Amino acid sequence: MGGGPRTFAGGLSKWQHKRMHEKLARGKERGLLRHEKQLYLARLRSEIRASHLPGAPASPADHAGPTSSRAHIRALADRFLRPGAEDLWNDDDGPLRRARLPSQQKNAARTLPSGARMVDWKRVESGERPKPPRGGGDWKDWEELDSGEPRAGRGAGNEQPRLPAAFSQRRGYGTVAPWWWQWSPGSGTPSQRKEASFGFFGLKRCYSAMPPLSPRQESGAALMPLGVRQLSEAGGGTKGTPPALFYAQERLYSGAAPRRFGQKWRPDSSDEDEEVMPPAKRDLRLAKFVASREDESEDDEVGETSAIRRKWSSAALRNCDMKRDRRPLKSYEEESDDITGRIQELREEIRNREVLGAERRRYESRGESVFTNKRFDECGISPLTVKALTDAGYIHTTVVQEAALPICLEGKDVLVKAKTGTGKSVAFLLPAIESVLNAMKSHTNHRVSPIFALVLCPTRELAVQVTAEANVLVKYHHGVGVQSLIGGTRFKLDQRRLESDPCQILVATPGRLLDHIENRSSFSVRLMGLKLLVLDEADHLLDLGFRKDIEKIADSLPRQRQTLLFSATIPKEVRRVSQMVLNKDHVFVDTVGLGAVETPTKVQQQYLVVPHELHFHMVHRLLREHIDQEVDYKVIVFCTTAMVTEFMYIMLRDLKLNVREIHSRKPQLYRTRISEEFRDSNRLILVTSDVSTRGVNYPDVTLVIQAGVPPGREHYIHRLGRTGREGKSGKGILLIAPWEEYFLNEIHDLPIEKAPVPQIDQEMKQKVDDSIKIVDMSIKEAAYHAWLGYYNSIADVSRDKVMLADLASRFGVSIGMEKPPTLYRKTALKMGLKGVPGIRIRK
Ligand SMILES: Nc1ncnc2c1ncn2[C@@H]1O[C@H](COP(=O)(O)OP(=O)(O)OP(=O)(O)O)[C@@H](O)[C@H]1O
Repeated sequence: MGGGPRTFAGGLSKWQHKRMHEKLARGKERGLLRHEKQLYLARLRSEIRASHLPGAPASPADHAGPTSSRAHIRALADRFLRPGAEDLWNDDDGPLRRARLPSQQKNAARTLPSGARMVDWKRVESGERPKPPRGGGDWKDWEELDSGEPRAGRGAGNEQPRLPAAFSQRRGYGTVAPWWWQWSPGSGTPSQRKEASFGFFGLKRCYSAMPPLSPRQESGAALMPLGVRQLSEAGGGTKGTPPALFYAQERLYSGAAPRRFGQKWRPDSSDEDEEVMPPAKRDLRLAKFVASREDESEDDEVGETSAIRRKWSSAALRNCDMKRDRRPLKSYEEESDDITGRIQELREEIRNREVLGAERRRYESRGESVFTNKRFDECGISPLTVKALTDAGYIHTTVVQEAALPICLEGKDVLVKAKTGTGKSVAFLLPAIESVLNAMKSHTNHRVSPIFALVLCPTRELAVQVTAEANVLVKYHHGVGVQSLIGGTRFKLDQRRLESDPCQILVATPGRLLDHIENRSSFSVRLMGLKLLVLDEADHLLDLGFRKDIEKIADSLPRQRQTLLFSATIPKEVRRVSQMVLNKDHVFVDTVGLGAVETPTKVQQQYLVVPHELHFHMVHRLLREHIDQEVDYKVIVFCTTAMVTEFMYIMLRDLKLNVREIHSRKPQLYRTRISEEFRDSNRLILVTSDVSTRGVNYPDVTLVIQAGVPPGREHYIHRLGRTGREGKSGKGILLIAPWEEYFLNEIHDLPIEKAPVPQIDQEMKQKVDDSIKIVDMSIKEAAYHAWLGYYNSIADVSRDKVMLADLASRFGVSIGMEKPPTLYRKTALKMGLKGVPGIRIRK
C-alpha cells in the first residue's frame, strides 16, 4: 500500500507526469487515426473506381463479411468516431460547424420524409409525399435543438433536450458532422424524442453516397461536402440506381456518439467538464435520454446505475445495447416472413435444449465421467487436427466438447458453462482452428496474414497454457501459427515476434493486447480480419475489473465475427452483461445444469474454523498431515493477497517443506518457470494468490487449501477446481476465522462439511513461531497492509471499521509485529480508516 512515488523523473509531479503521458497517448491515437484515415480514403477511391469498371456489380456492398471492402470502410470509419478523431476532420469531410440552417435550406430538409432519408429511400424515389414525423413530433424540435435554446412548456421532461444542446455548445460536438453522418429527425413519442435529442450528437451514420435527390432536395445538397457529392455522382446519381456505396441500414448511435465524443465528459473526465453538473446526476440524465422504451423494462430489473453503465459502456460491443436500427414499417409479407423465421428459431432452440438435456442426463447417469462415447473423428473437424489430438491421447470428447462443438462449428455465438477441469480449452480451440482454416482458404494474398482467432484469458499463466495447448493441436497444420501476448514481457520483442512469425491464432491477456492495439496501427489492421473471439473465464473478463478493457478491445474488432464465452461459473449478472459481446441469437450451453452442484463431485470439501492467529500454524499442520498420508502429494495453498503469499512461502520454506510461490509480485519469467515446474512434478507445494485461481491446469493436484475467505463464491469454485480435474478425485479445505463464517452462506448449496480442528502441539507451534520470526520486517509490514486492503474491500468485513482495524492488529501480532505499521494519511483516508482506533498514521 503506498500510492506510488510522489515525484517522477525530471522532477515532475504525479499530475504533470500523468498529463504528460495522457498527451503522449493522445498523440499516438491521432497518429493511428491519421494512418487509418488514409486507408479509409484509399479504400473509398478504389470502391469508386471499381463501380466504374465494366461488369461491376450493381451494388458492391453485396459482398458482406468482415473483410469485404464495405465492412473495411465501415470499420475504418468507426475509428473516426473515437475521441481525438475530430482533430483530423477537414473541410472535405464536411462542415465542421454548421450554422443555423438558412430558411431555404431548412425547407429543403423538411421535404425529406421522416425516417425515409437513408433507409426507405424507395419511397423517396417513388415520389411519395413526405409525412410529418410520427407521434406529433415536429421539425421545430430540431431547430431548437440545433440552436441550443431550451424549448418552453415541455413539462416534466423539459430539461432533457437542453442537455445535448448545452453539451454541444460546451464541447462544440453537437454541430460537428463529418459527411458520413446525418442528423436523425426522430419523432414525437417520448422515447423517440429522446432518440431525436440524442440525434443531435450526430446520430445517423452513413458511409454512403446519398440516395438520389429530388431537385428540391438538391438545394440541400449544396450543404454536402465535396466528397459526398463526388460519391453521389460516381455512385450512380441517376434515379433508381443505388449509389455505389449505399449503405442500406441506418443506425441510431443513440449512446455511441455521446460515449465517444463526449468521452471527456464522463465521470473520469477533465475538470472543465466536471463543472457542468455532478457526475451522478449527469449520467442519470443522459441515461434517461438514451433509454428507449425497450430498455426501460430491462432497467427495472437491473437497476438504474447498471443500466447507465451499460448504456455508456458498450458502444462497439455488438448492437445489443446502444445501437438501435431504425426499421421502416414492415409490409404484411415481411411480417409473416418474420414470424416464420421466429418459429424456426424457437424450434431450433427447443431442439438444442433437448439435445443438451439428453446430454446432461447421459452425463449424470454415467456418474461424473467427463468423457463421452463420441470420438473426435466424428466431429467434423479437420483430419490433421484429429491426428494431433490422437497424438496427444485425446480420442473421445468430454461432455462439454460434445455439447459445444457442433454449435460452435455452425458458426453460432455460444455461452458455455461447464465444470472445472472438463476440457473447455479444447472445446473452444477446435472451432478456433476450424475457423482459421476456413479463413485461410479465402485469404491467400496477404503479405502479413490477418489474425483470425483471438483468445482472451484473464491471467498470464492461463494464456501461456492455452497457447501451449493450441500449439499441440495445430501441430500438423503447417503455416498456422499460434502466439501469445502477455504482460511482463518486452513489448518490442512481442512486436518483432508478431511481425516475423506466423500468427493466425493469438492468445492474449487484455492489458497487453490493448497496448498493442493502441500503439501499433498495423496490428489493429491485422485484427480487422478477425473471425472468432473467445473469452476464456468469461465471467471474470466481464467483471468490472476487466470490462473496460474488453469493451475497448471489442471496439477494435470487426462486428461480424463469432464469439465464444466459456467459464465454469456464470452468475446471473454476467449472463446479462454477456449480451454485450454475444449476438442476440447466441446459444447457452450449460453442461452443469440448473440447481446441480457446480463443483466436481469427486472432490471432498471441508472447512475449518480456527482463530486467525493460528492460521499459519494450521496450514503447516494440515500440510504435514497430508504429506504423511499421500506419497505423491501435490498441494496448492491459496492466500488472500500477494504479500501474504510471500510471507507464507518464506515461513513454509523455513519449515523445510518442498514449496514454491507464484503471485503477481514475481517477475513473469519466474512465474512461468515455477508454473511449468509445478505442472510437471509431484511432492511439491505451491503457495499462490488469485493469479492461479482460474483455468490453470496442474494435473493430479491432491489437495487445495484456501487460507482465509476468497473474494466470492466463484473464486471458491475455481480455486477448488484446481483439484479433481478430468473426473479424478481430490480434496479441498477452506480455513476461516470465526468472523469469516459469513462466507459459508455464499456456498451453502455446495457439499462442504465442517471438519474437526486438528490439535497443534506446543512443539509444532514453537517451530512455526520461530519461522515467523525470521521473516523480514518489510515483508511483514507489506503483508499487514495488503491484508488490511483485502478485507477492507470485502463489504461484509469492512462495514465495521473499528472491528477491521482490531482484526488487522491481531493479524499483525500473529505475524510477529508488536504494533501495527503506519499507513500514509492519504491511504487511510481512501480506505475510510482515518481516525479509526488502532490505525496508525505516518507522520
Ligand atoms: N477429450 C479429451 N481427452 C483427454 N483429455 C482431455 C480432453 N479434453 C481435455 N483434456 C485434458 O483435460 C484437462 C483439463 O482441461 P482444461 O484445462 O481445458 O479444463 P477446463 O474445463 O478449461 O478447466 P478450468 O475450468 O479450470 O479452466 C487438460 O489436461 C486437458 O489436456
